[in-house]
Amino acid sequence: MELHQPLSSLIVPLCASCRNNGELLAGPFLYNESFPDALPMVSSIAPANHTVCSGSSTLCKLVSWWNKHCSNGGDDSAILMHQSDWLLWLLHGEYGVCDYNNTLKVGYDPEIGSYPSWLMSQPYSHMLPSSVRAPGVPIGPIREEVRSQYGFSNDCVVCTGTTDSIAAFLAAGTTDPGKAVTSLGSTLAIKLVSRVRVEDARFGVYSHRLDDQWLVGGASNTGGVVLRQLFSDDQLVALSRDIDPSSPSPLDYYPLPKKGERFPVSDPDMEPRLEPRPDSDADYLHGILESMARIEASGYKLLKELGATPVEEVFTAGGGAQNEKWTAIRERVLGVPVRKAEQTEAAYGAALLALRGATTGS
Ligand SMILES: Nc1ncnc2c1ncn2[C@@H]1O[C@H](COP(=O)(O)OP(=O)(O)O)[C@@H](O)[C@H]1O
Ligand SMILES: O=C(CO)[C@H](O)[C@H](O)COP(=O)(O)O
Repeated sequence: MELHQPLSSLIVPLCASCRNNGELLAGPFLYNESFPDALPMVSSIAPANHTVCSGSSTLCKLVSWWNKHCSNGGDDSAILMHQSDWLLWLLHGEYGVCDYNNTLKVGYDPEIGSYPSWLMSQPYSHMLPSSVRAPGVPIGPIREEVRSQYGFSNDCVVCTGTTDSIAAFLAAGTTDPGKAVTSLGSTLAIKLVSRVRVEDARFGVYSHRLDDQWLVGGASNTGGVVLRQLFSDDQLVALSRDIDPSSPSPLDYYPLPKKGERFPVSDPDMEPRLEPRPDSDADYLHGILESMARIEASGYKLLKELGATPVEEVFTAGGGAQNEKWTAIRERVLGVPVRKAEQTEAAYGAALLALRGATTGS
């Protein structure tokens, strides 16, 4: 399979359905694609407000595909792969292996360590990854043909991965309850270390497990992809110089790249609001950055209202972390210290996971 469009991030939930020869049956389906046609069926089997009860959940993507292609007698050899499952499968060659972060949105329960019975009784349950492991544990040796083609060492092992915003969280290197990481990449994803697990699909809020911690949060469709539609990266740097972050912008937008929001409002029909546009581009950018900061602040406020440990400090990852003016705006709007993480790339966090898997073997 080739992907002809650049992936905005590492977390494109790729519901790639493969036969034994790895043939792609459908998709890929992207992280922000919504399949409301599957929502009534999914909501009828899952507990109220479960993470899968959102049109953009992996389970809705799977059910939508299943209804269209397999409802009159399924394809027993079809399986679901997340993006990282597929990439890792190319390296190790074993079907059905995944981690408990990627499987959260298809319904896996990381607290009890299994799929719930309401999911396993469905006709498509054979498509779910069958071996769900912790992130960063060894899966097995790299396939010999790949090893020799790229010159990896004989003892190279492939380890389970995670989602991209968790990888960004790991890169930031923070672990205490109340500490959070906002990833300002193509989208705006927040992850807060919480003593309490919180989940509410009405607002796109869910909790990922990381060892014995909960990473509570959600992902908004606002973020850098909207900025890229309007400004080049060089313009962002130049215009930001003219912004006074201590003075609140009166402009009130809801910056989205297209229709649809996931968090802190879950509404597949929400329209972007990017007008009125002032004459000054710097004022426009100021209004957009400030509006994104308000979305971020309402996200953290919502997590607290739902019972998560209140946020005390925010580290920033992703391309937006470079923007000091935006950091200052966010600090004013969030009301807690905000700073750039020492390592802002999700790939760094993924490498830490691999290191852990390779060195500890667990
Ligand atoms: N100076 C800047 N200020 C704000 N945002 C920026 C700046 N430079 C780049 N960006 C944004 O960062 C985003 C890229 O960040 P990145 O973490 O690479 O995203 P992703 O991996 O999710 O695609 C772009 O969408 C771009 O708009
Ligand atoms: O919007 C995204 C893609 O860039 C997020 O990274 C993604 O949806 C967040 O998912 P998760 O919290 O499960 O890592």
